Amino acid sequence: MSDLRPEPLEDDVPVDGTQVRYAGAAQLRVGEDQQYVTSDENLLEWVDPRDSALLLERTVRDSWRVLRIQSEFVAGFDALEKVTEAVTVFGTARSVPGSAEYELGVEVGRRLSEAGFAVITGGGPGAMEAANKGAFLAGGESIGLNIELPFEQHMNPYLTLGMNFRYFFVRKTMFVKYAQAFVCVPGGIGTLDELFEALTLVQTGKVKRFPIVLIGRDFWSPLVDWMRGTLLAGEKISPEDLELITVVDTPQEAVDVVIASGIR
Ligand SMILES: CC(C)=CCNc1ncnc2c1ncn2[C@@H]1O[C@H](COP(=O)(O)O)[C@@H](O)[C@H]1O
Repeated sequence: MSDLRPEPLEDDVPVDGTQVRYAGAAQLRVGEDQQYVTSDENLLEWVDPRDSALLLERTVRDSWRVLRIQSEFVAGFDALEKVTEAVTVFGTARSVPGSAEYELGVEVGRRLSEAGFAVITGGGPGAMEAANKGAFLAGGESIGLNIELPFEQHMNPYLTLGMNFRYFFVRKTMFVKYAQAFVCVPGGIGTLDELFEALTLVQTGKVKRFPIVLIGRDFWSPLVDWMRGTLLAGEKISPEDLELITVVDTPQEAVDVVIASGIR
């Protein structure tokens, strides 16, 4: 547990096997034996349309769900509208404090902050916490956009602004809308998802002048080589698509690429 983590509120302390869950802005208690179903899971669950009772229930529930989704967009837009120049940092949720990977994240956050960028992350542990920590300790704006997950998940403590989202797609909109660049440190499926979403948005011209920088040649080069050797060679992408990504080795190089891209 981090030295900066605030003392848990009384409500955060599990009582009699219950724990506090955060569902968007709401808090609720669930017992250890109760399975927690996230809003994303509810939304995406398939319902057999041949079962008319279930279909009716789903239609009604989905209608109300739209309002909740809408409110999540409103809350996000309201909270983030004053964010100035920002870079979103993605990376593994699994690196532990003290590891080289974690320290890389801290350095990324610090350098971006010193260059005048707000740092936005997924608000969780690992590389997200690291990047927030770097920005926070450098005195910069440090934003965490956390997501409701089926297991207990706290926002990391190094945030000047933290939000909880129920829906992945709402949160991802915020990552792109309020940042001018993406920086990725090594990560897993979540990081790759965010990277390829950004690439798709830039490739299709939905966002313009949006540098995407990957830090760690050893980690990322095999992926880029595969994209060149298989995707490009197989005519699944164009040569200029590969130019959307820049691979570097150090946090400072990443900051330099972002600045040199002319987004300011
Ligand atoms: C210990 C653990 C697995 C916690 C997961 N807790 C998380 N909290 C917030 N965002 C997350 C979490 N897991 C994945 N993500 C999203 O996916 C990316 C990391 O996923 P991964 O570890 O590379 O695949 C992050 O940039 C973040 O936006």
